[in-house]
Amino acid sequence: MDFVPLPDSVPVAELQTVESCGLRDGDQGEVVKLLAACRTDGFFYLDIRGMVELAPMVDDMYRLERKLFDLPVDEKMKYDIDINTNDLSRMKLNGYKPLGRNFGGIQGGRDGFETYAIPNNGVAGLQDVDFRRPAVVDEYMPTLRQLSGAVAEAARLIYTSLSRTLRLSPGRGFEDMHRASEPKPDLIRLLKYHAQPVEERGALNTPHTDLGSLTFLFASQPGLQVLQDNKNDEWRWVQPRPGHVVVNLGDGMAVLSNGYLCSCLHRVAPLPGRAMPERYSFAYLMRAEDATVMTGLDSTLFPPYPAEGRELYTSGEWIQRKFGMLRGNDKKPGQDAVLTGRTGLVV
Ligand SMILES: O=C(O)CCC(=O)C(=O)O
Ligand SMILES: [Fe+2]
Repeated sequence: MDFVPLPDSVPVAELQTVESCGLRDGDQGEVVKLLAACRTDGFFYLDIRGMVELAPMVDDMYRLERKLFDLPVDEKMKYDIDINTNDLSRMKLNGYKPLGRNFGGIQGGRDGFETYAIPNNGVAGLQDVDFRRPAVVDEYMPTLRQLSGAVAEAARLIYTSLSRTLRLSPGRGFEDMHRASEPKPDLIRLLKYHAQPVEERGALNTPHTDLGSLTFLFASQPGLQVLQDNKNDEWRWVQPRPGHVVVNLGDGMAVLSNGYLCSCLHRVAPLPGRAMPERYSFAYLMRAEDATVMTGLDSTLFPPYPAEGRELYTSGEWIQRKFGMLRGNDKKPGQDAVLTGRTGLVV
């Protein structure tokens, strides 16, 4: 898919660009930029040219998305993600979510996108998971494995660089709870946003922070906006850039650093004065291994853990909690904080 640039008239998010080859080579400039981006913006571009040839893989992923979302709804509903929602212990994290099932900013307070989430444990053969899927997914398995491998490599560079700069204890760094060889609840999320007429202006993907550790987002079309706490509370647009992946920190990284690193609110919305076109994107959501206790790691730079009134969760429990709230039909007090990582923000 061709890259569609933002129009000149919209406010653009000024995000740092971190070079993956620089991180690999221990280039101090890149190491410092990465830490700054993770402390202030929670979003950055990762330039991965020189590590992987992105374009053919990305094009294949878009082909998979089109073929999958073009299937009849009845066929897609066979993989319904919410089949077991009434039983938390059996709740599925992967599968198909039809249009309008989540909270969102369009009519009736619903979302404007379909998703199909693929478990990386199934793709990478790490764990025997319930991974029933339409045949088209198998056709693209080599591409999915390539994506999984490229993201694992890029993530390792980010985690080890941060662990070293933050002087985390050996064996207790971010990379030690996100091992590529171990099962973890990572997802490859395919997204299709539906077109909206120009009169309908709502956010198709509601403001949220991601629940995991790192998200690697691939989108050639505009639509993504970020709300950076340090930049005047204004929604700014993220410019799609070839050869670059948009990486954002989820609440997991904020929790594992007692708030030293930050996640950032984002959403997907139509450009000012324009109709929302059909939009495809995909994301690799990386999460901590299930047994990880979600509290700050050992660094003298991190603020102390604010223990009062807080329960300790493992990564597995915490993911189910946030996911369950996104799905609920009745918003309950305190829920916004779980969705957005912020208190007092009404979405
Ligand atoms: O489609 C996008 O650009 C954003 C998707 C997103 O925020 C998510 O999947 O968590
Ligand atoms: Fe997100």
